[in-house]
Amino acid sequence: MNDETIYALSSGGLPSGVAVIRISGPQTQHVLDALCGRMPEPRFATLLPIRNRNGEALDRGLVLYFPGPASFTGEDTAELQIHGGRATVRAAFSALDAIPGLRAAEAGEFSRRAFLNGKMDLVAVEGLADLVAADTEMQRRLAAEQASGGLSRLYESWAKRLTHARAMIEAELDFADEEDVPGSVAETIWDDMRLLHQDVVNHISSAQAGEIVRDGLRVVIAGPPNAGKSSLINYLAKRDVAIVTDVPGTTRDVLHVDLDLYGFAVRLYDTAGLRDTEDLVEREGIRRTHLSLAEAHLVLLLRDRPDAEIDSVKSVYTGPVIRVGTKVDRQESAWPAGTADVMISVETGAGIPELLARIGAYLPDISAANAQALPTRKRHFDNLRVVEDNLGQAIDAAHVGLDIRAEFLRRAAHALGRIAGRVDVENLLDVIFSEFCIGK
Ligand SMILES: Nc1nc2c(ncn2[C@@H]2O[C@H](COP(=O)(O)OP(=O)(O)OP(=O)(O)O)[C@@H](O)[C@H]2O)c(=O)[nH]1
Ligand SMILES: [K+]
Ligand SMILES: [Mg+2]
Repeated sequence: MNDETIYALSSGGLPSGVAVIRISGPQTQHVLDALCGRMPEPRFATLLPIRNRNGEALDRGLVLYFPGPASFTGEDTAELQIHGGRATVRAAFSALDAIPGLRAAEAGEFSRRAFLNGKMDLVAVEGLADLVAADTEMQRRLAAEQASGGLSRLYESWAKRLTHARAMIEAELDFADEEDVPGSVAETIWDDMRLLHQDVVNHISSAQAGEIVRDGLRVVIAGPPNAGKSSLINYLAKRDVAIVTDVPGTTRDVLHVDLDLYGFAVRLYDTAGLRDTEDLVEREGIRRTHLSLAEAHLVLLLRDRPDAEIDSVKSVYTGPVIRVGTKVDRQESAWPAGTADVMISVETGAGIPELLARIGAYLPDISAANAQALPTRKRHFDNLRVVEDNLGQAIDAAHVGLDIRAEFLRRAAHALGRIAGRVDVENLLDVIFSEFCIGK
């Protein structure tokens, strides 16, 4: 348990209708006594005056008290819901500062205490960070599932199966010399370990879907100069994010906008037009285009005439491509069959709904049951690969001693424990909790 009591503004920017100040730590009762003159009934909102240290009321507000361990952090916590004026909040802060043993919280410190007090494992903590940051409906759904422990429960059930298997092996190793122990108790576990291995493999294969939901589908607009790339990003962003001129080679920096498409985050990149050029700045732009292409999930390959050169994209990018014919308002004749997947115009809006629907086809299908719990971070993915690898080795190593197979299972369990934050994650904690805002 922490002996410092912390406080922070947990609601958003000021001014606001209501500001929520959260307090957590052993001094919480004392703080409420000092500020409000009495303790509210636990978990009931009570309208009370908030006083400074001279006893002057600085505001009235709803006060809530959550005695630990049945609180978010597991410690005694309180919430003051006061008026969200800057001066009011400042006055409340100085009243809190005046109480010895109290200090302002650091980013993520409430969640960190919740983790350290066993209220949430690390996966749930990450889900909570994602939930606070969620912009789209699908980000919200995935994060809510993770924050409420969906993914944690899955990993816990796997950990249990591993523990059981290891216990059976230990028993066999310990009692191997005793004549009346039946031959291979441990043999019975390998069927389940094979099933578990398959579960892990399936789960890993959904990692890209999880990553796309959380971080967005990366869609790069590429093509020759003047194809209309910047015009398209402006049209879809509904604002002038990129410079558009009729000069070929206008765009040099890669810039991006975030779109919400069917509830999914899509990050759309505008890039420098691809061509051979002596211009130093434009060449740097093209180098950056290549870097974005290497990271793309999907490329929109734009051109304003069917015979324009687009092969240079294929030399750096081999993923899915939607071929887009542009400026259809200006085209005098139809393009030869098979030269474009969709024809658009940003002047008339023609073809845009079809283009969006085609992009939508590359969004993950998380309507299915597997949407329950997807790995969302590289950290999960990396550890899952270790689980999978060691589990596979344990299963395959039938020809070696049981003690060696047990060691592979121990390593698999260890990697699983790292995901939940149960084993050696000290160095990770600062990274994870710094993602939070103050007050969470
Ligand atoms: N009529 C018509 N003109 C368009 C359309 N889209 C783009 N243009 C024009 O085409 C020219 C080039 O457009 P940009 O969006 O700058 O093309 P870009 O591909 O970004 O060009 P670079 O950045 O130089 O590679 C501009 O004059 C645009 O106004 C369209 O749908 N219809
Ligand atoms: K241009
Ligand atoms: Mg451009």
